[in-house]
Amino acid sequence: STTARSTNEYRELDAAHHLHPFSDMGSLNRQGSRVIVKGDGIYLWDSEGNKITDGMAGLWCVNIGYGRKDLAEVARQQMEDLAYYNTFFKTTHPRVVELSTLLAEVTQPGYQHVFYTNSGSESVDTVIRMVRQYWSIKGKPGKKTLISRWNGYHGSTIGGASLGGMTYMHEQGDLPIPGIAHIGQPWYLKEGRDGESEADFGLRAASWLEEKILEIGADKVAAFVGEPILGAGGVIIPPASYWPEIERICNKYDILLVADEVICGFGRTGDWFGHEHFGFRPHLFTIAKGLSSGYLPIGGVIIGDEVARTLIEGGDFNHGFTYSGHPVSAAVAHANVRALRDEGIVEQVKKDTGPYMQKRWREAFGGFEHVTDVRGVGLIQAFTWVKNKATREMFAGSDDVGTLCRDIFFKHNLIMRACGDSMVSAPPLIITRTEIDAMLSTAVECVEQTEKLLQERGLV
Ligand SMILES: Cc1ncc(COP(=O)(O)O)c(CNc2cccc(C(=O)O)c2)c1O
Repeated sequence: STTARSTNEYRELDAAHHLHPFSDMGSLNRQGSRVIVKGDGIYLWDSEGNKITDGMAGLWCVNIGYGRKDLAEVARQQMEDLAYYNTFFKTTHPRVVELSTLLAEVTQPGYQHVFYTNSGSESVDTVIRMVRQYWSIKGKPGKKTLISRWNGYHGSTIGGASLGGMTYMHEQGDLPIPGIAHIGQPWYLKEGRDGESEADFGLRAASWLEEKILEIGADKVAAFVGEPILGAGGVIIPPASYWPEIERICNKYDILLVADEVICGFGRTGDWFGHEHFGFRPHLFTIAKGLSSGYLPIGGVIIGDEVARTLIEGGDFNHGFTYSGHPVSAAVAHANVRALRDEGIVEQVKKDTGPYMQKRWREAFGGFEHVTDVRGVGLIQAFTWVKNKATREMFAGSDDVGTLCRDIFFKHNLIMRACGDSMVSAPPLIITRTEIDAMLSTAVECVEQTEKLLQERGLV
């Protein structure tokens, strides 16, 4: 490997040559980026030798944890045998066949087919084209519009960013593209009415879909797309009544139900997929992140039998990517998914470490004066900073309390994400009870410091 440079050298060259995603490069270049050099288990090391607890599994993706030499070995071997070949022109290769077969085993019955991409965004774009192709084969080419939620995140391609409900992304690039509509998010803290039960709110939030369908015209609506739990929007967990009602509405108006499982997939909620946790059956769903635990880029769309049959009988589907089903990515994803299953990692999240994390998370943050909506399931959890717990009065966005808190975490070598004023965590699924205890004791210290800072700055 190339000889290591000093941290400052890395920082200078990074500032000179590298534009980071979702970053204000001016300010980043002034403060300098943190150089991450190694990972093992749930830990990262930076170029200064600091050991960091990764409470975010990278970007919600390193489900199996860092440092798996077996995955590296699988990649090396496949690179030597067949570093690349495509699946376009009537060819396939053993790795993509093995992975597709394994995915048919770990998904619920009735999901036998997968289409491959390189990322979650490409999977979402694939869904947009796939559902429109489906309805055109069905003789209803007018069913083109896809509905999703404000504050949902579905990637950063033109399609994914349009389907996502992040208005600050729409403003940059004149989005959304035509044929996309949004409804409110099922977040009780922000949308619930005083005195309204969670169950009633879930049904009311789902009814926004029916209203939107009637406004647009069911004969023009192709699909509804949603994350079982809104991830980058701040870990928004809908009431139990929400998804079954969404499913009922989609079936009533003959609209495809699509789950975006890029974050919730591969054990994050304790079930293999988020739709299993919430008890609904999407017609098709997107995967990425935990599919390979981030070791190599790969994504896909898992297709339910009825949609698959229609597409297969429908002739050419003119869509795909050079690296769709890339042999090395497929080999690593196969080894990763097999390990998640055969090492009982998903099962352990469901039975042991998930319930333990949720119990300890609520104990840790339930008593703070300015922390509310302490929530989570499996190994995805969050809480939200509020000015007043009783009235649910939020801070002004400009107070940027989330960033304040995240920076205190980072100073304590603990990575958690700030999504607005929600602090979110999604550690590798292999985290142990002992590691959960250690992570939470540091986090409590940081939250205490943040509350003190809020007082000192007169924000509370
Ligand atoms: C639900 C969902 N769908 C699609 C994507 C897009 O995947 P790709 O990035 O692989 O194209 C995502 C990705 N989610 C994501 C990506 C980058 C940052 C953050 C964050 O929370 O800061 C979240 C996602 O969370």
